[in-house]
Amino acid sequence: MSENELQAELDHHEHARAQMAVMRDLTEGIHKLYAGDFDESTRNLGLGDVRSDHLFGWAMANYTVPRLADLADRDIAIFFGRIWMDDGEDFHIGRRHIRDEAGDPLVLDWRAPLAEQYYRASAHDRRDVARRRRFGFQGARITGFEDENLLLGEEVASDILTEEIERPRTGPMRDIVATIQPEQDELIRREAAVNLCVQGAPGTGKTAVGLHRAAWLLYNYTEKLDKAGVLVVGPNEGFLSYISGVLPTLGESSVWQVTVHQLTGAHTAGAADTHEAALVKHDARMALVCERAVWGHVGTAADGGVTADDGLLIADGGWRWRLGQTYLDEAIRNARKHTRTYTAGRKAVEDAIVQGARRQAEIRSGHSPDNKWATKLKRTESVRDFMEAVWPKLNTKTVLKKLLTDAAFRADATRGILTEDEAALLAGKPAKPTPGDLLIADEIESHMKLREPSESFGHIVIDEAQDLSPMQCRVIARRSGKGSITVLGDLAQGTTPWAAASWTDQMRHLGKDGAVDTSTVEYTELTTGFRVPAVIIALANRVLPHLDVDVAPARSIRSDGSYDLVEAPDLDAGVEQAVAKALAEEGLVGVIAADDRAAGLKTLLEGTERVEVVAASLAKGLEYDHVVVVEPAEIVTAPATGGATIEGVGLRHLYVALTRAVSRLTVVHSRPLPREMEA
Ligand SMILES: Nc1ncnc2c1ncn2[C@@H]1O[C@H](COP(=O)(O)OP(=O)(O)OP(=O)(O)O)[C@@H](O)[C@H]1O
Repeated sequence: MSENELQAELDHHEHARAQMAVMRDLTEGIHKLYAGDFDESTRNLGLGDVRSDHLFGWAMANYTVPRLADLADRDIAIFFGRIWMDDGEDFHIGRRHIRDEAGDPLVLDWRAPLAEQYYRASAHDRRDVARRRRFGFQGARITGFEDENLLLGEEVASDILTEEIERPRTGPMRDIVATIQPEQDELIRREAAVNLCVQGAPGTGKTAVGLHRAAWLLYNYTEKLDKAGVLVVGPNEGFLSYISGVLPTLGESSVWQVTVHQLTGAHTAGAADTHEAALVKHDARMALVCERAVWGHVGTAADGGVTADDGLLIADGGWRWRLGQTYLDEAIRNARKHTRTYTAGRKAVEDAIVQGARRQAEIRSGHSPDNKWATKLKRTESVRDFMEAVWPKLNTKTVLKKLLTDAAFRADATRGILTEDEAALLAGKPAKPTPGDLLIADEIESHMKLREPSESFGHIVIDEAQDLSPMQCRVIARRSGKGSITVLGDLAQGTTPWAAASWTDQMRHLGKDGAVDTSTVEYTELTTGFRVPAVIIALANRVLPHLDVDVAPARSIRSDGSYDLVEAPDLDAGVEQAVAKALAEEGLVGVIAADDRAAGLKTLLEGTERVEVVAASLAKGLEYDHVVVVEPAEIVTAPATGGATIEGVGLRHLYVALTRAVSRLTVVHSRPLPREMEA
């Protein structure tokens, strides 16, 4: 790396930064002119010819506000790579597209098709790339670069990649855009229609891949996804806040990030489920129960008091119309067959009744009655009574209430699907629904009426998907309009009572009722670990064979790192010592303990900067430079918060805890270590 070359790159970086400022000023100008006075609450755009069109102002606000955020001058280098093509052209690759005054690109957006070559080219498969340059940087400052001359067959082990991976974690998750690896890039850039299911050992970059895929899709399928939106579903709010900064730095601030609880409103539930009740409410069979609870209300013409002799008599002023039993049964059958929701089916039967009466009226009077007549006809007593008997008016609340409080109704809805004991566990108070009740309500609602298009998404990224129950999978699948999904997880880290044992089963639940076309699923396994150093992953991998899952162990690309096993008769003192030692180094320290003990340790370590205490059941997805795992034997046997334990779950919590460390791990114990940790 010559000084001159580096200086030229620094100059280019400055130039690009200055041009970004010009682009920002231009956008700000547009914003002020057209959208500046746009007030979301009053829809008042102020005066002036162009501004008087509030839709235009709204569109400009939609365009300029995210673009301004995107062009903000952050403490991040503007480009991180460069490629020289065989035809002599060369491109800098960065986070944003930046052009000069003539409109020529100074920096290509990493999501642009050409940037694929930067990530994928190798000495074996050059993809027209002659040379690749990777830049090292500190914040917004370029510090150096390394070159690979692919024409000469060079492939260098990148120190810059190593540095980036080993960089201390100081806060929330960062993007990996500068160092995306080829196998990750292939997943990130799969076309929008593909449903992906990625199994990956801890730290193999699943979350990173999912978030970068969301950003890539939004950039490349703007028209489709800007409107339909992208949803990211994560396991808990702590995890969401940990990942919340990644998409904005990638230029996307519009992605909705939620937990599955937030989708159903379960995070505000008024009561809790017992472990046994939760098991039933999350079970796939509940979908059948809900279906029957709704559609079981549909009867036959005979239920509406109609006989073959009498038919349904409808008084219409001086006239009387008569609809036969066969006609009505046919109408009910057709509505059941051709409509997707209960509400639409009810309307179809009503319409058929009107249609039948209208035909008779036309024959008698020679002209067709109008819509007012039709509305009146639906309100006649005989039609109302008939409808109430064969297709009563319902809403989600009433069905849920019956299921929770009406033992006879519950027995009918669950017969042959649940055992009597299981059915009894559904009994509850509708005024204080539990999280499980809200899952059921969501399922019932899907039978009642179609979702608003604004409630479904063009793409959904689901992280830690192994932990979702069949009923939760269905909740998420229902939010997928005609879009696709990216499913990420690790069967070995499944810790809920309903954790998936196989991805094909889980994808079946996520493909409920054809909402997601699971025949197009591509299954992949990631095994290269970027988080946990090899020595630490080797320790965690001792536990893996005891977890009763068929997954490949991670192999780390990191040769740094270390771990200590510290026996401490006084655990609290042992933890304090381990934390003090850990704080001598840079970065964040995570103390992970069985849920009950974590509460006490929080008090013990309160106010200690750079230290977070995490319950073992909530550690999933997080990472710390130094992790202190406290009393593994206790993590293995302790009940998790909420009492939702399953056989062997403690060992999985231990596996999760042991795989959170980026550099160093200290295991503090007073009891013997679990035998599963032995070599
Ligand atoms: N290509 C990469 N370059 C640099 N860092 C990377 C790369 N891929 C992943 N990482 C980093 O490795 C760490 C682990 O990644 P991530 O959290 O996405 O893994 P995961 O598979 O979701 O892990 P877990 O199963 O434990 O939740 C993160 O800090 C991430 O930024």
